[in-house]
Amino acid sequence: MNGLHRAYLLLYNVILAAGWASIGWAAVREYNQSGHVNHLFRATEKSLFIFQTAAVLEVLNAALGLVKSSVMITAFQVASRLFLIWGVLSPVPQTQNSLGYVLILCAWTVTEVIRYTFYALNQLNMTPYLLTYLRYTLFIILYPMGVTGELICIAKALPVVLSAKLYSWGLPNAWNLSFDYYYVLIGVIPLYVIFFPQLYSHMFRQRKKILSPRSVDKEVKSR
Ligand SMILES: CCCCCCCCCCCCC[C@@H](O)CC(=O)SCCNC(=O)CCNC(=O)[C@H](O)C(C)(C)COP(=O)(O)OP(=O)(O)OC[C@H]1O[C@@H](n2cnc3c(N)ncnc32)[C@H](O)[C@@H]1OP(=O)(O)O
Repeated sequence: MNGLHRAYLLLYNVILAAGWASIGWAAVREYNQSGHVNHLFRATEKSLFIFQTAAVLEVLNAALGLVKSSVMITAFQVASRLFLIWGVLSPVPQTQNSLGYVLILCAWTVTEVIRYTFYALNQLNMTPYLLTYLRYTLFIILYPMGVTGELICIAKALPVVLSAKLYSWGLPNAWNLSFDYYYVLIGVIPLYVIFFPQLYSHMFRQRKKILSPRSVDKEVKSR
């Protein structure tokens, strides 16, 4: 890894870690002030949309070989989140104050603050064991929590999309083509059933690899 490459990744990780921390901070502050979760979306939407959208770079980083992450796994992870924010939360206000959003906000924010801080400190060879442990342990709860939140938001959006015919057009029209966004949303649900177990088991394999006593020994000896 050359200097420029290292500096770019460090900057990317520091900005993303700070961005996600600011989302978490805005959520906690809003909850402390109002005592309920009804305005969490309003308090966090701008930064959430900016920093989650910036994760497109993650797919590019993997595709260009700047990081060793799997392109496929990263692409599914990022695509599902982008679809959620731009295709569900943004156009369907009824999803924004749902339990689904609270679950998403908690799961994504905790995961990303830890993950980007881990990457940044790892580049500086300064990762405390506790951070590595959290990165490869919290996902056990946070992943199902995030997926549940995402599916709740999609389920909440379905009747609204159907009745408002959101992003949908029927025949007759000049192109002789019909499109129903409702069925796109329905079609995404089985994708979760197919891909989530693969992403989840990937993280368990990573956990075994990184937290196994042999890897920890090697890490300690290399210092
Ligand atoms: C219309 C389209 C709809 C599509 C719908 C499809 C549905 C599919 C279902 C998907 C469900 C996903 C739901 C999800 O959104 C819910 C949640 O996320 S909830 C929150 C909990 N989530 C998590 O905990 C998972 C987070 N993901 C990860 O942690 C993974 O890292 C992942 C991003 C998936 C990539 O994993 P991978 O194992 O491939 O990579 P590593 O992170 O281990 O990294 C490999 C090596 O590269 C180095 N690296 C990576 N990135 C960086 C970086 N930014 N800076 C520096 N270095 C980096 C990393 O250190 C590793 O290096 P080494 O091997 O040397 O240790």
